[in-house]
Amino acid sequence: MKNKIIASLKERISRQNWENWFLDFNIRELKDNHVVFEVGNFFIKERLEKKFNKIISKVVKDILGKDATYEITFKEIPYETKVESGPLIKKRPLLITPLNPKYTFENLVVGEFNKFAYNVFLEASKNPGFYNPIFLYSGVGLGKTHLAQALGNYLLETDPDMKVAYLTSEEFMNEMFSAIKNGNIDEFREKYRKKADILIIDDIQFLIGIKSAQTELFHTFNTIHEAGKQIIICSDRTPQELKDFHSRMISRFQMGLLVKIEKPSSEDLFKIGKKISEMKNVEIDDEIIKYISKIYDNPRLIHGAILRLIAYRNLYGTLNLSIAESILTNVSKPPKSFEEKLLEILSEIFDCSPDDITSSKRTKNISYARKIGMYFAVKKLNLSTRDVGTIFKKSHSSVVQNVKQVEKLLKEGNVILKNYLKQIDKMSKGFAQGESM
Ligand SMILES: Nc1ncnc2c1ncn2[C@@H]1O[C@H](COP(=O)(O)OP(=O)(O)OP(=O)(O)O)[C@@H](O)[C@H]1O
Repeated sequence: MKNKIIASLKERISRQNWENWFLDFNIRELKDNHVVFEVGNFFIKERLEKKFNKIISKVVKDILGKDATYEITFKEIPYETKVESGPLIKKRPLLITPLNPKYTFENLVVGEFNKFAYNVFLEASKNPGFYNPIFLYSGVGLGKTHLAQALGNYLLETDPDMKVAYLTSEEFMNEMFSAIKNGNIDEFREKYRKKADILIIDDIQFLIGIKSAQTELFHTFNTIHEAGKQIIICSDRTPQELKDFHSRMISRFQMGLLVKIEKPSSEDLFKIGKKISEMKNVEIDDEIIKYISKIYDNPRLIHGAILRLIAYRNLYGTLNLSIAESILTNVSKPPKSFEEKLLEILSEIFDCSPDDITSSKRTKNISYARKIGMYFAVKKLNLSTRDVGTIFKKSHSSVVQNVKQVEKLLKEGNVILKNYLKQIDKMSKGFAQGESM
């Protein structure tokens, strides 16, 4: 009977799906008219339940009768709690830590709004693990990533052998899923549980609703915490507001120090605007920065506004307060951001949507649009590869790689590519001469 159920499932599921999801799928128990399937891990169990419930249920009922039911269990992998050090680990490459070198304590404006957070992180930089975990939360764009990476940069500067693991919870999840798919979950676990000296997880709220990644993170958290190593969690809400997280996870977050960044005043925002332009090595008149700090109440928006102004000045060689005003505000129409415009131009030329370009789709025209757009933003608009990564929602290294590829093609004399770049240049000027840029 067991074989019949498996064979019937195999018949109804495409080969590709079978290979992706059903390779270690088997029947652990078949009692009366209830089947207990077993799979390799929690992630696969969740996927099967979501994606294949109808088919599995139908097969079970067809073979065992209409009242038949099923459940899927997974093999629990024993979690190690001992943190090893020693030759085996030393032989492996160090963790890659894609920290933004500009995110330092020196580049952080400190005011009433973030003084407490700043002092806690400064203390953590001298005495990692003293407050553990540190749960840093605030509204969007108020400097959590900057502060958390400043700690990472400081630790690396004082001890270059330090293994700082900084990643967003989304990156953690994606890496975990691909490790599961490629059969190297043990390596993934070793990387984060054993090799990291400090673990910084940004944007934890992304894991809401993703139980399998929460579970993995929970065990990672425990191992690192038990070893007395520093853990930093950044979030756009308090632990209690992380609805749907396992309660055991929420209580782990609460057992450390909760740190909040408040809203900066407009004087703070002015200083932040100055600091951001300093970090980008550009000079922008104080009156323009003052104007920006009046219309935006958040450093992330100030950062975006400065980016737009720099792009404008790089294209047209000029910038003053009235241009800045017309670029950043428009009475009749809400201004489109520079990023939106660039994506719009690309989508028009390459016949796709702006969302396609920032998605992970790899269709030929979309990849081409992305690649050329990145090159244009870096080379023609002089935006940093990190900022371009933000616009295209791609990692810094993927921007660098794409820009290199386009460079190579241009060197080889690719005329089509040259024409596309000309076209983007032309259209972006057209946009800029319109109501806003
Ligand atoms: N106090 C500050 N001093 C200098 N720059 C700041 C400060 N706060 C924020 N910024 C700058 O503002 C931008 C947004 O900050 P950051 O990305 O750290 O915010 P966040 O709170 O992590 O945002 P999110 O909630 O989207 O994750 C960055 O360019 C950062 O350098």
